[in-house]
Amino acid sequence: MGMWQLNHKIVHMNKNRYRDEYFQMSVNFEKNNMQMSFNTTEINRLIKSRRSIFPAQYTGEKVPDEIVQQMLENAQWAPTHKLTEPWRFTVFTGEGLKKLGEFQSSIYKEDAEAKGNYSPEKFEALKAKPLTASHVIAIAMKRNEKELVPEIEEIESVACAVQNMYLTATAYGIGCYWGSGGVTYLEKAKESFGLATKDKLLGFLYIGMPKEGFWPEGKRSPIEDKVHWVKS
Ligand SMILES: Cc1cc2nc3c(=O)[nH]c(=O)nc-3n(C[C@H](O)[C@H](O)[C@H](O)COP(=O)(O)O)c2cc1C
Repeated sequence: MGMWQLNHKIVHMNKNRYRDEYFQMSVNFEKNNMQMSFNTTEINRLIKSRRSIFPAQYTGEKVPDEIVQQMLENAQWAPTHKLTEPWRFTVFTGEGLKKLGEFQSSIYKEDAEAKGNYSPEKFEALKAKPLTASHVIAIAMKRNEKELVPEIEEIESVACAVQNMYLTATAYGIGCYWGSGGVTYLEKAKESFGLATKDKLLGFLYIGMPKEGFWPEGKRSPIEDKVHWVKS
């Protein structure tokens, strides 16, 4: 048992005491002349409702570019240590999706043939997959030139940016999911996204209009199993 786990039982006993109160709360205060007004009940519901929605559940309709633009704007407000702003995005839509399919299948082919494990089915799947989405955003981390912060913090920051996009999509009723398969971790894939050796491709955010009424329930084990409060 770690030294911070001593209060475990006490925390468990008190865990539900204030919960209902918090769920009813909304905040409204002024800060630096900004009206800070949030409906916390709605925000809590948004966060819990956020889901990964996969292409099989997309209608094929186009998501308005304005919504994707808002997702990107909101990505910007992720926390970033020393303001390195390491997120880089390439947005594919329309004919661009076809280009992404051709690009990733050819990179895959080159790599798999060199490794001797080429599969024509996988080639075709990679070529076709982007066409199942309205937009696909390639997610990348650009390493700060001065290496102001550890690499992991740049990756963490990009992950926060992706969460902002996920939440924004959810708020607009748009489906998306972060996929890290395919060519994500192939060194050869990086160059086309303007990424150098120390930068990283972190995956692809697939975006699409979900089928009518489709929004799955999420599953999580209790937070209490993953948290220890230390109060004294
Ligand atoms: C970094 C990262 C990479 C992921 N890569 C994949 C992937 O390659 N394929 C996939 O089906 N889901 C992928 N996911 C999505 C997870 O499957 C999904 O978040 C998980 O099933 C929980 O569902 P939820 O997002 O709806 O809560 C990824 C998620 C993260 C954070």
